[in-house]
This record gives sequence, C-alpha cells and structure tokens, in this order.
Amino acid sequence: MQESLIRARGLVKRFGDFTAVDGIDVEVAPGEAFGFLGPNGAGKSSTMRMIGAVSPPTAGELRVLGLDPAVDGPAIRARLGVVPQTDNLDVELTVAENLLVYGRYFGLPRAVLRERTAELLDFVQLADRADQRVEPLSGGMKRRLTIARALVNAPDVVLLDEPTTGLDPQARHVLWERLYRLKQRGVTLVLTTHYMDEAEQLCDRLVVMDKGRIAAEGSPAELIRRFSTREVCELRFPVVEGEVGLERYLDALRPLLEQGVVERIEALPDRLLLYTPDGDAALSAVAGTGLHPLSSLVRRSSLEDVFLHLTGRSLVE
Ligand SMILES: Nc1ncnc2c1ncn2[C@@H]1O[C@H](COP(=O)(O)OP(=O)(O)OP(=O)(O)O)[C@@H](O)[C@H]1O
Repeated sequence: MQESLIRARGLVKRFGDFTAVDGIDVEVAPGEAFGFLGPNGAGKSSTMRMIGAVSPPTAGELRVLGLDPAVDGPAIRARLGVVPQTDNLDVELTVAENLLVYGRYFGLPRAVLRERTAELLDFVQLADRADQRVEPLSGGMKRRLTIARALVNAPDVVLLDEPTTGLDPQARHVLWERLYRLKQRGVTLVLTTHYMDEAEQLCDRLVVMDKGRIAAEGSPAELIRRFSTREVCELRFPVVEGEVGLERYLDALRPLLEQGVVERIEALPDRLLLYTPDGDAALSAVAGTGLHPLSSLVRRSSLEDVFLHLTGRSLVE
C-alpha cells in the first residue's frame, strides 16, 4: 500500500473550552481528491489549518507528507499549495506579479519562475490578464488566480478551503473544471466544502463532518448507497393555518412505509422527502392516498440526503 500523504489519528483542536475538532481520523493517499463536507462550524477550516501546519493540534497524531507539523512546519509548507477561504491576493499588483512575488518566497530562480507563471496563468485561463491589476477582476478570476498562486511551488498537495463559496454558478463550473484537470495531472487535492454538488463533482473520497466529528466516510457513491435510497420524491404541500409543519400529510403517508413502497420519510419545513428505490412507484402510491401535493418531483439521492440522514439537518440552512 502506498504511504499516506496525510495521516491523522484522534486529531483534536480546542479553543479554550470549545472543541472545534473532536478526535478525527483521516488518511489521504497520493493522487486522491479528498473532501471534508460539512456545514459552517463543523470544524473543516480548523482541520485544514492543522494540516497546513499553521495551527498546532491540541491533541492527537498528525503526519503531513510523512513529517510532523510541530517540528517540520516550514518543510511541510514548502511542499503544500494553499487556497484559503478568502482570497488574500495583493490587489495593488498585476495578475502576473502576484505569482512572481509569491514564487520568490520559495527561492525559485527567476527564469523558472517566469516560465511557471506563464504556464500557470495559461492553465487558469488568465494569460490575457497577466499585466492587468487584480482589483477589478471578477470573484471567479480572483479565485483562479489564487489557485495559480498556490501552484507556484509545484506542490505535492493542494489544500482548498471552500474553493467556490460566494461564486456564481457559472464561475463555480469553470473552477470545478480547472480543479478536475489538476486532479487528472495527479495533484493531490484536499478540499473543504458545504456544497454537496461540489463534493460529488470533485471528491474521490470524503468525510462527512459535523460538530467536530466525522459522521461517515467513503466515496460519494458509496455514501449514497449506504445512507440513502436510489431515488427521492420531494412533495410540497400547502401549509394549513394554525398548524406547524406538515404533520397531517406525514400521517397520511405513513402507510407507504408499512407497504414498503417508501423506506423513510424526512420532513423539512416546506416539504416532505420520501426515500424510495422507485420514485415513480412512490408517486403512484401518494396519488392512491388521495393527497394532492402542490408539486412533486422525483430525483436521485445526493450527498445532501446522506447528510440529512446522518444528522437530521440540512447541509445549508
Ligand atoms: N480561533 C478561534 N477561536 C475560537 N473559536 C474558533 C476559532 N476558530 C474557529 N473557531 C470555532 O470553531 C468552530 C469550527 O470552526 P471552523 O472554521 O473550523 O468550521 P468550518 O467547518 O470550517 O466552518 P466555516 O465554513 O464556517 O469556516 C466554529 O464554531 C468556530 O466558531
């Protein structure tokens, strides 16, 4: 078996009395795209900062690239690329200068740095902006530049903390496509996200994190297989005045559980989710109860459903 690039055992991070990361085990193999999926406050960034050797663990074992962050912080940081949650580009400089200045920290010879800058700007589709200032760039472009900057030292592992938060859908897709290519080149990616579609698109393997702990681990497909059904029926109903939630509809649908058409029902404030192997069969059964949903749709299960099942809450609330 190949040696892990990152290995954590019982990793803990406390801030005073508060435990942000509560004894997690993580293993990331070379070439893998590994994700921490969880809502805000789950402890994802705290974990990334420990892996990035910028925040010491309170307890537990941690090895990054075979080294101990407590002792070998500088050696680890030299071989990592870091994309922080908020861009910290130098907005006064040009696009190319941001890479050149950053690259000097790593002691790269000028000629190598120039060549690499051109290549990376090409990779993140910013070559035509090389001599423009950073400030007026769109959010998506700044994010791509931050990724290029994280690649200046040709890192073994790239850490990305919420890489597409705050971007519009089109910018997110462009970024995913670039990250996918990076992965194809064999770069190990470790990312945090609270977007289930991002985790599904990019991660070979992920851990679902909640309140500092790992609730489950696996590939997106494995997690869906293990913790959800193949399909989900989403039903919206009119809210009856004076009633809280959708209890009356839930009662009417319970027989579907006994009949085995539906395996599980989750109630969200505005809709009911019927977990089922066969969405069309479940919809027919709903029609048979005499209920008339305002709308209904059948979709495949996603990591959002996995999270809901594991924690009883939505990922994005
Ligand atoms: N320096 C700190 N001092 C005190 N509490 C902190 C500190 N950093 C993080 N926390 C707390 O630890 C918890 C986990 O934070 P963390 O940033 O790791 O979560 P996250 O999953 O990355 O979520 P987010 O996307 O909001 O950053 C939060 O409740 C946060 O308030």
